[in-house]
Amino acid sequence: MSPLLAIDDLSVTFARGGLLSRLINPFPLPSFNVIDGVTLSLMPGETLGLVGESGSGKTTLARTILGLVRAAAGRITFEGRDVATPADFRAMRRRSAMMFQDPVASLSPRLRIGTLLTEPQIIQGVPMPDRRAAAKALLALVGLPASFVDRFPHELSGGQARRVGVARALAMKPHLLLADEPTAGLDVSVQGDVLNLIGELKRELGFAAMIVTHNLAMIRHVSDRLAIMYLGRLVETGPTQDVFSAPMHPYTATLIQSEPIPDPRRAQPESGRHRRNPECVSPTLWLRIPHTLPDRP
Ligand SMILES: Nc1ncnc2c1ncn2[C@@H]1O[C@H](COP(=O)(O)OP(=O)(O)OP(=O)(O)O)[C@@H](O)[C@H]1O
Repeated sequence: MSPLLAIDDLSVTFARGGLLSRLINPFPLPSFNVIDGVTLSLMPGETLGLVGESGSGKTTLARTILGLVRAAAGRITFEGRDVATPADFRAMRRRSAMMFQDPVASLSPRLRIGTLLTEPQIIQGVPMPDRRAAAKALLALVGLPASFVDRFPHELSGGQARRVGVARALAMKPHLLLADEPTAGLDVSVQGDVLNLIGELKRELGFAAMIVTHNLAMIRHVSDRLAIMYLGRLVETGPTQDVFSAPMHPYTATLIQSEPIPDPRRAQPESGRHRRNPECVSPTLWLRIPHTLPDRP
């Protein structure tokens, strides 16, 4: 079987400092590689967890796949076609969808949920009753009542907003879903609901998913394969259980050791003020990883 998505030696470079500082500074700071030679593939129907510290380049990689960020070097092919070709890029965009990190911020506040779910149909001139019916069907798909078509984004809870984010992403029946921190900021029980929903819909609709996250405890249970990023590089990929049981890279090993212990009887005591957010890896992790990394495997 050929991959749905193949990323080959991809690099992304950002300039340091804002536009103003670059305009007024006669000696601008050198640009830096946010993504550095990443090679990765995703098979149809597969779930890949993209994991790494904050700032390691996960979101940038997802945005680059969708053409929201320009690559400095490398090649991306989707369903066997190089997305550098405009027609193939448009085909990829029609078959890919992104769930953004902050679902409420990514939804236009002045539009009702029904309109937000059917924007592409509005552009295609689909009549209003059919659009409403399609929006209600999408809401049912993600377990929300039909009456939500008339709500505004600010009238949703965090979990409901995520569900609308899933519905919106699936409106175009994508072959690939890129989900950026789909559970960030949600209660643990709601996190489970959102992940189960994505899992069920994946089985039903057969799309592949790339889930960007810090949350190792969560991704362990939902991904087929893991890709670990560190400072813009992919340091390890492999089947999820293999990566957890026998990490090959010291950074991966350190990440796994820092995973929160889910059994409260085994949890280490923490003082109330500095209680760790289970959503994030430990901030002290940065201090424990070697600064000079061995070559990538
Ligand atoms: N538009 C931009 N211009 C300049 N630097 C940027 C830009 N976007 C991101 N960066 C920098 O690129 C690096 C990677 O950012 P990115 O958001 O991809 O990381 P991440 O791994 O997704 O982090 P997080 O988990 O916190 O979302 C960071 O150092 C960030 O400051």
